[in-house]
Amino acid sequence: MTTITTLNVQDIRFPTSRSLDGSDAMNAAPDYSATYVTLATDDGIEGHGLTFTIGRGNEICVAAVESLKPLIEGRSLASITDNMGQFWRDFTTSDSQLRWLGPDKGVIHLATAAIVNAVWDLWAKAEGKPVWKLLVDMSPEQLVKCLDFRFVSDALTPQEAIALLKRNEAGKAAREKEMRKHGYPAYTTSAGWLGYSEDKIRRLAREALAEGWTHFKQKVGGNLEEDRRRAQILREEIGWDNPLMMDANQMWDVDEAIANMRQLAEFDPLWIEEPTSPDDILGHAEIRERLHPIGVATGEHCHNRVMFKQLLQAGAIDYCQLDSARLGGLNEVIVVLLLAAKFDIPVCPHGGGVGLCEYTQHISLFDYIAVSASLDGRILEYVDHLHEHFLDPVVIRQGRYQVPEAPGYSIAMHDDSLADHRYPDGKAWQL
Ligand SMILES: C[C@H](O)[C@@H](O)[C@@H](O)[C@H](O)C(=O)O
Ligand SMILES: [Mg+2]
Repeated sequence: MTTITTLNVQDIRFPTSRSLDGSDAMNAAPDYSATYVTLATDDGIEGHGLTFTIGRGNEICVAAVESLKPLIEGRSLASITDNMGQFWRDFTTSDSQLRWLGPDKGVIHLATAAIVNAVWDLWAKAEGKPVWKLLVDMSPEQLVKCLDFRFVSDALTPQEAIALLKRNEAGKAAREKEMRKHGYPAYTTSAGWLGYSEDKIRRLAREALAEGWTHFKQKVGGNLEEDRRRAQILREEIGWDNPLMMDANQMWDVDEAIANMRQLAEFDPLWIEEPTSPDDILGHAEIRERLHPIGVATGEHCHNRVMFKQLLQAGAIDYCQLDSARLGGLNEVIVVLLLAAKFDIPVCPHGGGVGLCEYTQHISLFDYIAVSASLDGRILEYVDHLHEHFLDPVVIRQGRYQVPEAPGYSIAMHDDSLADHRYPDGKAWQL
């Protein structure tokens, strides 16, 4: 019987601000960072998980993980996996003093994600399967037992969730085969970071097009004239048949978002992402109504299933961009996938960070094979940074994610990468 003996957590930071990779109007100079968790067990398998931050403050996430340690050390894997839903409920509620720091949001929830995802990685490795396949092979009843429906049962009951999963059970094997053959469709954000020069944007867009990318995202929300110029450059390079998405990273008030997007509408954006505060559900609904047919996308800062429930109930979004490490780990991610399926809203997970693409490929594969059974409006984000640090990095061919086959959640990093980027003593930080 596998028992989790110790949890180790490391502060890992990559100096991406030096080249402005990942920059946007709100986050001018991010250092892509990970609060990186390793669960050691008595039989030698390790579980890995991370949560994503953008630099300073990663030490606060590390401290939160340290505080949560007693909830996981000494637990047998079987005691967790026998009832994953109960485990998640206990993990997020049994220490009410720590829960007070959230609840289900902020640093304590980010820390929860790192640990919970490490448990899933461990479970999948113990079963010898990639996480997506572990999920796909579960019966609807087994899957639903992994979930906590507290606070969302007015919108989705466990019985409804089982019915949703049963609806598409018959085609699972065929869709799994299709994914192995063709991969999952993706878009690239890598040409569009706000801190890049116009020449660099043009060159990267041209290169990405040649590599087979068909969907592109640009950052907006700085100077409107510059946004327009960059959109013009991108349209010149990618043409008008390839979709272009825009991401304002929360820069605008509601009316401002509408006014600015009317100015950018001539570039035919598929969606405007995070047009305003991520907490403003009714604001998103208003923007969506007034900007139609431009879609509204959000979710990378949506902190829990309750917020997603309300975004869906309020008809506030066209695209659900859940974040694999901001929600409290895979259990909560699956609840949101099911809610989105019920409201018939496509899920396009957020990938702009370190390790997020490695995670989200599992989520979207599971979504397609077992939950939504649809690729309509679904497109998975890809950013071209830092994959070389992972043991099983994502593989992209012709703008599509190839199916990961290695056991686990694809999130383990090389020892050298960890040593070099540990903050503040790693080589990357010795200037
Ligand atoms: C600071 C980050 O790179 C963000 O700009 C990024 O996550 C972005 O919002 C995205 O959608 O990928
Ligand atoms: Mg974004």
